[in-house]
Amino acid sequence: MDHSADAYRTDLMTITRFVLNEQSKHPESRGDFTILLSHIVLGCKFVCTAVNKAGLAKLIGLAGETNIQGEEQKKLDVLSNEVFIKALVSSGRTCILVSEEDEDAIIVEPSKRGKYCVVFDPLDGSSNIDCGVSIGTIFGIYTLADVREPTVEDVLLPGKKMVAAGYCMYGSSCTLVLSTGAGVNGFTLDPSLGEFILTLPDIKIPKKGKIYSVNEGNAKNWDGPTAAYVEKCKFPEDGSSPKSLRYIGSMVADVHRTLLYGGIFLYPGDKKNPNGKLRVLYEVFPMSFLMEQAGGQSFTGKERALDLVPTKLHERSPIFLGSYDDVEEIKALYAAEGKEE
Ligand SMILES: O=P(O)(O)OC[C@H]1O[C@](O)(COP(=O)(O)O)[C@@H](O)[C@@H]1O
Ligand SMILES: [Mg+2]
Ligand SMILES: [Mg+2]
Repeated sequence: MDHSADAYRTDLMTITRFVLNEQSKHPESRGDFTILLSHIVLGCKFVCTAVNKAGLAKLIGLAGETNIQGEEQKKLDVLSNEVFIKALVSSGRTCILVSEEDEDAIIVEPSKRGKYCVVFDPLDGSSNIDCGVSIGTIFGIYTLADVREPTVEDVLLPGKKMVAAGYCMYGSSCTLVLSTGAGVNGFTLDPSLGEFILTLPDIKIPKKGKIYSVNEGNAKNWDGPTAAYVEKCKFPEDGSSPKSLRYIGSMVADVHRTLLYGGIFLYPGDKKNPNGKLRVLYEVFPMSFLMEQAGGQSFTGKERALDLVPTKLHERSPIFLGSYDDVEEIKALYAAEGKEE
């Protein structure tokens, strides 16, 4: 048995200590962000416990309703949404919330209002719940300091304006990955302490990877550049080894693997769904923010994903994100197609 200090992680850098350290670098800060984050962390712990108990506590299956996007809501979707809304409102630091599960933005009542806008996907990868595969929560945070009466229009901001983004993956362990705009750090929940401990400091995505991740079942509807890229992954023209295919179908899990091992995650637009599937505000932007902060790239097929300005709350966009060099390749294919037209 390993009794070294490292094995016991005696440094015990909890996520709270970590964010307090960051806060101390900004003497003008009043700790609002730290408080907001502690409420998000609480929400993640709560959902993690619910996910772990899902089969036992009859939390799997459908809740009997469909959300605004016509998708059947799972019981855990509904529960997670309630948990995060309560956690965020009770922090007293939010003014407006956008959830995948709610058609309209939630405007926080004035007495509980703060300056942050939080956009979130309370439970990502819901189709994987019933078979116990990794799922997660995704969130992004904007500051709306000068907005007195927030409206939906105030949230339609490009991803590059986010001040923080992250996700929590409910997998074989519970891992929270966070960026406040100064790199990316990962924290693992120690269930015996009930604390997220820094286990993945300063994550940097490999410059090039050996894995591509896409739902190939949609291939018959792909456009030229996506089809050409995936063909190159399988049959490289330069004699290098083909890439491996990994696809879980939970964005959080597929992006987490991409961040740690390198490679590319694609959810392209296609003939059936020209804007793809993934939602700009609470899926595409937070993951793109993290990718860029880790040294990777994120591209919509037309532009840098974080430059996109959404025109509605639940807008979708094609997305290609991951290792810098891999995304560079797909950007070149789309640029070449643009010149041909
Ligand atoms: O089943 P598909 O079409 O490959 O889509 C998978 C994608 O859909 C999602 O499950 C959508 O997220 P939700 O479960 O939050 O709706 C992503 O997590 C994942 O990347
Ligand atoms: Mg999702
Ligand atoms: Mg979801």
